[in-house]
Amino acid sequence: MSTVLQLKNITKTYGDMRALSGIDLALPGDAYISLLGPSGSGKTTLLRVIAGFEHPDGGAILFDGKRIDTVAPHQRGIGFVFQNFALFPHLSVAQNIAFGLENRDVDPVTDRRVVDARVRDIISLVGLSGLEGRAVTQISGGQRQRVALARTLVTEPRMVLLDEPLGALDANLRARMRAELRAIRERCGVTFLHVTGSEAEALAMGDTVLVLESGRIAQSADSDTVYNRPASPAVARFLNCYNLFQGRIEGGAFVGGVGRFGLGSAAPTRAASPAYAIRYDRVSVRPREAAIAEDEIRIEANFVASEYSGAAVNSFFALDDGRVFEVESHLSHAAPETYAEQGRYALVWKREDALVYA
Ligand SMILES: Nc1ncnc2c1ncn2[C@@H]1O[C@H](COP(=O)(O)OP(=O)(O)OP(=O)(O)O)[C@@H](O)[C@H]1O
Repeated sequence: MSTVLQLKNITKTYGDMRALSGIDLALPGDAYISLLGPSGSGKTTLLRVIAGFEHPDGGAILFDGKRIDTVAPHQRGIGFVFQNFALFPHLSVAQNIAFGLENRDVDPVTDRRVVDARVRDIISLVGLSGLEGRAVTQISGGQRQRVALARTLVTEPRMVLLDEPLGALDANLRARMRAELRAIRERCGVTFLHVTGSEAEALAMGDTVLVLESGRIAQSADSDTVYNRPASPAVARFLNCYNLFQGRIEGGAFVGGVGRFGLGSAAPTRAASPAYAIRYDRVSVRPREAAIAEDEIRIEANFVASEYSGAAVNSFFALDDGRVFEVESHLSHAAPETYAEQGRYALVWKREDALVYA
């Protein structure tokens, strides 16, 4: 797949705050890319640097192989969809979409028939047919999101940047719009770079997921790899589905505050400091006296509470050092277990299922 956008060693500081630290990236054409990171990790700054609203302190940005660092934002061929949609409230759906085409700096379209035809095509592409004449104040949040996207797509960008595009929508609509955005992107074949703070959204949407951490790319991989093999303890923590322990490697085992865990056959992943991660759904809860197999690890903890979330139940246990350990049981496997309040249980996982960083 050809590279549409390349960043080389991009750095951006605000005063003494380093928002971006030597970002190297190559984004493919015709792909959905999620950009995930905790609050303050630099996601919006990275998007604004690519769009040209901010100037990097150092590094190079190439679009279709050409340097665009000094090219004005509206001449970059890159569309931007804002979180709050930024629509004109006094204009209709069709007028909002036509605006970008009629008023763009490069090659504005003035022929009414051409504008109408393009607007009609794009309205059909984003699924807004029938609402052309409606005021944008009289349509739903999801429909406003589509108008914002259509207004960008009508200008035929080679790439679209979306800053938390689903953030203003309620949870139900957000889930439906995920599939919708992916389908629209596939129909138009343009690369989307979608910023989100939600790990579920990033994993569900991206062909590639970029994880940003303190202004650096901590991981760039497909969803499956990010979820199953987070590149660092920080990425694992941010995914919100791993129990993490700090400790040290000693004599073929990981030694942490709550025990000594024998290591599996895989070599540890390189990291700044040793850590041990076990995914919530890789752990089983057993009676305290139950035996374990030779390839299993076991710790004891007291049950605190369970939380039902539809397809799964998440149970919380207090470890002896006071920290919380989480277990996720998928209900497709079995009926939900009930545990005795403050009861002591064995939490068991396979040695091979743990991720070790050292
Ligand atoms: N205009 C600015 N002036 C000074 N500092 C800024 C400015 N914009 C961003 N920052 C700082 O740069 C860092 C990265 O900010 P950025 O908005 O890119 O993060 P983010 O990942 O998009 O966060 P969020 O998810 O909360 O929107 C933060 O520490 C932020 O406080």
